[in-house]
Amino acid sequence: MNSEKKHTAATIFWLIGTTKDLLAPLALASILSCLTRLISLGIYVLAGAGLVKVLDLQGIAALQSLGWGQMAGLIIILGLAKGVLRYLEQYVGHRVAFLSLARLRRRIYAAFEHQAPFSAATRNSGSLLARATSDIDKVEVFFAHTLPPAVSAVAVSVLATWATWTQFGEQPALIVLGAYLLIGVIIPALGVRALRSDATIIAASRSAQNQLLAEAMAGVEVLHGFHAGNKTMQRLRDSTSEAGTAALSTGKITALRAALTQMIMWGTLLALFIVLGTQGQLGALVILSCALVPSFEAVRAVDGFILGLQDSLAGARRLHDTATRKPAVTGPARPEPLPETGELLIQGLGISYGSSSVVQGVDLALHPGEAVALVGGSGSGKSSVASAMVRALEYTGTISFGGVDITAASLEDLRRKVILVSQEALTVRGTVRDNLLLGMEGISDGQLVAVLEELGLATWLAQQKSGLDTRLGDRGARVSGGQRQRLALARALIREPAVLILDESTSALDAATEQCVLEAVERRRQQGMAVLMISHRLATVGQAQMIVVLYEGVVAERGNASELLAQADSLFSQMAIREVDRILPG
Ligand SMILES: Nc1ncnc2c1ncn2[C@@H]1O[C@H](COP(=O)(O)OP(=O)(O)OP(=O)(O)O)[C@@H](O)[C@H]1O
Repeated sequence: MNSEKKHTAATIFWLIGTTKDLLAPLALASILSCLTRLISLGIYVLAGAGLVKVLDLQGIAALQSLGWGQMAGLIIILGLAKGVLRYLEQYVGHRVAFLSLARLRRRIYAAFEHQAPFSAATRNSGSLLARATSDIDKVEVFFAHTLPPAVSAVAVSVLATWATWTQFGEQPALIVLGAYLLIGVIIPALGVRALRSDATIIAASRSAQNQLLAEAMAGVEVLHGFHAGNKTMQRLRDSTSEAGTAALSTGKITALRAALTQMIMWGTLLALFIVLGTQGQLGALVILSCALVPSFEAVRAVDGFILGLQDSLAGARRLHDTATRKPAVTGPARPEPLPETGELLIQGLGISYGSSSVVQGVDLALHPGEAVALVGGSGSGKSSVASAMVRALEYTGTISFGGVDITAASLEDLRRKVILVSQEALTVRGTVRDNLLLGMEGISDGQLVAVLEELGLATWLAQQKSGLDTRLGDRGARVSGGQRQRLALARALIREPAVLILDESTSALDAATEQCVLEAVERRRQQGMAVLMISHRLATVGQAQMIVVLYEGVVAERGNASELLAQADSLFSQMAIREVDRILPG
């Protein structure tokens, strides 16, 4: 088996495994589909027998003995039964499909949750989600339109061949069997490889289009500002034209298959006419011709779903890859509880992205009620250290909290006690309250308002007619960058963490507002919260009891502000001089 086939087989087993308890209803849908098709066949055969009776030909003895009333009655009963069974088949089939899709969605979103923490590597997870959502919808074909039609195609063709053999002899049966094999097996196999590759191209280009559109929507101001709209549209057009070429190739193959199917259907009738007509079995010819219409219909469905299946499998393969990819960071099977408070100790911390090592041998201690600042040039590794402290990335060395290695604790426990507030200040679609609580319970509106007031948002909140019920809009579009940062900080403060990491999380604030925010943080520090401040602005970190200066991923200096400023050639002094120079040039 080549690797592509192995991949497809693994995907199918995974799909079935994900939804294994739905296999019983899926089997029921298949049985119902079979029965519906067989009843159709029965109705057409009865209609054919009626025609034979009118034309006074020799047909099937058992049917010819039926009176007109009996025939009409049987057709009505079968018609009603078909209606009921078809309803049930559709109901069960789609129920299975939608339940499977709901389950798949949960699996995929859970996989994203583990694989997309707040690390820089996965900032594009929004468009990943859009892609996964459309892939999941495509998988519906696999459940609703694959197994039941395939089973009924086999059942109908076997039964019709057997009935032809027993009623009309070997030659017509072989002709009918040949037609079923051609229509149900040979034609659907034509061009499958090309169809699969077209489906992969189309799926990939749809996902690229989704991604492009999601990026363009998120950064529409930037694109307009840099007059990059045309370039983006061109990329979109290129991707569309690639998908168009693949769709055209799919169309050609589909058209060829449809033409061949028609030729075989009419050729079969002609062959039967020659065989049965020359034998004078015109009655048999009429009945067989009537029966072949619905049976061909059942077998032709194989061609239809094979086309949909290629597309569906291309989406499913990507979902399988996503769901089975190893999460960047996992919690232990038997987590050890972290104490409510304690020293956060980093020893010999090393961080690499791929083969590039960006942090080496960093030691840092953060005691309860202490504020430590981490400073350094852009790219010196500050955010990477912060990410390691909440296990958003893999690292070497050890980080412990209250004497417990954080890798021994559950991610949930760690991230409840150590909270990272980053510059990006994520907001979700919803109200101010939704954004602050993010599912947290037991916090009153009064507490929320008090924190917002502390962070200088009292006036803004008073201006909002709906107060805490004010909606923030998509990506917090209705609030400023500084307000968004303060909402993100409020979200952290109401959780009363033991350690708060502020990674440039006041960067969008003016000096007065930043001071107000830092005072709120300082009040909590005095009550025992440890604070790690990461900032380029030295004024922000000047109050810290300890300043750690990172240079190219290693600790270059440590001490308090006055100690570091006392050394004229320290990196910190140079940073301070540059900051003053910016204010007082020359
Ligand atoms: N996801 C990533 N993949 C690859 N390299 C990364 C990734 N994130 C960061 N880096 C690299 O790691 C180094 C340290 O980045 P980091 O964001 O930790 O620095 P920083 O000191 O916080 O920078 P800044 O002050 O600009 O935010 C940089 O060289 C950066 O390019």
